[in-house]
Amino acid sequence: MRNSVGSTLELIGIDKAYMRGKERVSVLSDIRLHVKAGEFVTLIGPSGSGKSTLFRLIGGVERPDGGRILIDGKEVTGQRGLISYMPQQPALFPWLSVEDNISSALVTAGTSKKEARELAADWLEKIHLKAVAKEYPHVLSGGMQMRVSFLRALLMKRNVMCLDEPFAALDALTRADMQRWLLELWEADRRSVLFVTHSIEEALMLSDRIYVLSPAPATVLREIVIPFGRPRRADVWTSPEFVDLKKEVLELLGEGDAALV
Ligand SMILES: Nc1ncnc2c1ncn2[C@@H]1O[C@H](COP(=O)(O)OP(=O)(O)OP(=O)(O)O)[C@@H](O)[C@H]1O
Repeated sequence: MRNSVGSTLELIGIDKAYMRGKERVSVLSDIRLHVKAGEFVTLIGPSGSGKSTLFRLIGGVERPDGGRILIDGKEVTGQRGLISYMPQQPALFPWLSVEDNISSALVTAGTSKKEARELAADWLEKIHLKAVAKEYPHVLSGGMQMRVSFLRALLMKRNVMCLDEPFAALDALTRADMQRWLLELWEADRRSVLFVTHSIEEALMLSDRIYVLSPAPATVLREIVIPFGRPRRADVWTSPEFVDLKKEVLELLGEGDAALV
């Protein structure tokens, strides 16, 4: 058994609809999925299929119309503060320096201010951002902001992390660097992760399992177990299995023909 500080997350029969004018529009329909302790699970689905909605439900910001959310077997539907969440745009406090952004996350997680300052300095050194510790977030590049934002989510010390397309705004090279960096940090302490991306390659590179969602109202079309070992080799994308899995997901998303062009 590998070491893990993660919790299990289970979504059982989640339904959610919104009113659009007078019409009730179903966004999520009977979603059933789980993340085991220390597992990296990715949701992939068409734009507007309700992935961000699902995160708001898991975070307790909204309640589902039906179904239950369990963490470590205990019902937590509608409860806040149990997961750490990293949104699509880096969520940093613009009025705090980089080191204060990090130490405030630690203080929120219960660390004393003095210890938080020391730990923040250690972490910034580890992620090669010591040089910008005293700067304010707007001075940082997109990739740097993303690293600080991810570190904040990690240091919140929740056992489930929900990451909503964290690399979508980055260029391809920075994105590949960030994926490697994320895997290294994650493999060191195995928090349970639920990750959203539009990139099939990213999903295959990072995950233990993938859930492919249908267009809204979203439902799980298929669960795919990723056969590549850990630590994951940077060149897995060259293997025939990778190409086959990519084709399978493309076909499920209705883009299979486009992939053959
Ligand atoms: N508060 C709300 N009120 C009404 N409709 C909403 C609300 N929140 C989301 N929706 C609708 O629910 C659907 C799913 O939205 P959501 O943002 O969850 O999708 P998504 O899969 O995260 O999209 P993307 O991949 O483009 O980020 C959309 O049609 C959206 O308009």
